[in-house]
Amino acid sequence: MAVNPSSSPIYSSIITTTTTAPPPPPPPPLLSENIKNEENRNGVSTAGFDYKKGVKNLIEIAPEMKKLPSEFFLNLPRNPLSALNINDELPVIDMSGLVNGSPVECRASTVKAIGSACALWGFFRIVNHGIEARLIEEMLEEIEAFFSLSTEEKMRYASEDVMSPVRYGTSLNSSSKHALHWRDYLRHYGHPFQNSIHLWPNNPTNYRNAAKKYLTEMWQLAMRIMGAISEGLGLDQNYIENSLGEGCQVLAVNYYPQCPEPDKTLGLGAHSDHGGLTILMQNGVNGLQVKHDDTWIAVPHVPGTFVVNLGDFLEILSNGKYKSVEHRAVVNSEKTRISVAASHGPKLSTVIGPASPLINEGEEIQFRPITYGDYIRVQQSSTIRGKTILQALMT
Ligand SMILES: O=C(O)CCC(=O)C(=O)O
Ligand SMILES: [Fe+2]
Repeated sequence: MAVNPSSSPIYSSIITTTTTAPPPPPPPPLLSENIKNEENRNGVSTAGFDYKKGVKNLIEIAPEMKKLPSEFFLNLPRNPLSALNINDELPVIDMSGLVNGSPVECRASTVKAIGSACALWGFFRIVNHGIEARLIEEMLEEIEAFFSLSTEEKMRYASEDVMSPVRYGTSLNSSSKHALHWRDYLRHYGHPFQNSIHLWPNNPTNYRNAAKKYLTEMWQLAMRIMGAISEGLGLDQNYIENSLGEGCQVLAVNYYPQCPEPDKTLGLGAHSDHGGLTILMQNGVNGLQVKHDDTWIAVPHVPGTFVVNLGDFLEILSNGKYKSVEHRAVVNSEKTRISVAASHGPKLSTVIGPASPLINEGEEIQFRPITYGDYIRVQQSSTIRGKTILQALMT
């Protein structure tokens, strides 16, 4: 990588931590500030209600709720449900072209298709990915069982520390003041498993086993795609994988219950992901939207496929040749939606920057160096959405 860690600046007011500094003390709990001692728009008393316990908890406590509490109102630039349907245009990549033993021309055309999807879209759908349907079902069953646990049990995993190896929470990944989002989540690290698996939920009892199998497959799939992206960029096939060191996989399980007024809020606001590649699985309920040519586009779920999107690490590594893609999740009033996002990036202590072989003579390096861990910490602590954090790194 074309970076010099010793010159890594503490840049802009956004970046407030360094690798050597201890993580900042956890900010005071915030969502509990929303405890209201009054009736909300539903005429339902929210006295003593703690939004921090999650949206699922809210609808269990107030099943008669017909209106969205105003804490969840988001000032949306446009109606999230007005987005176009893109199914016919979104690139579909047949992953069988990347398996060992696949004919050379087949691999070459897959590499080309992935390169063009990365350059034009920043996201694509994958088919023939080799992940068994039963494993996906098992993962979803364990996730449903986890979110069906009592609030007290789930709150055992609550943490204000955005770098906590395991975290149950709600809304955005932040304890700063912000309008609430209609989402509960479970986040934890994956590969390399020995660092965190002992901390993952052990209730339901099969969760760790299912999540480990699932995340192992996701890591291998991500490395296969990264190999093709490396090649497409003119790098050695193993270039990106090698740059990850032991790597860092982060699992974000998003749980979006039915929402009384889905047009007034979002499950997850517009953002780009911090890692290189995110592989997204869903429970068959639509909700993902992606920003393409400045337009929000609905990306419906197609059974048996995953959606893959580029994250900030790959935008940085490619020196801006590929862009991480902004996306968000809308909610609905009919069904609970679950999405399972596995992101794949380098070891937290890795200083990230553009790949040196990609910098031609005289070409400007577009991003300042930062460790991946610091990048995640800043990004996850922020309630500023979109690509603001990546933009703050631009030279
Ligand atoms: O729920 C979705 O479709 C998107 C989830 C997502 O973007 C994330 O977890 O980073
Ligand atoms: Fe995301």
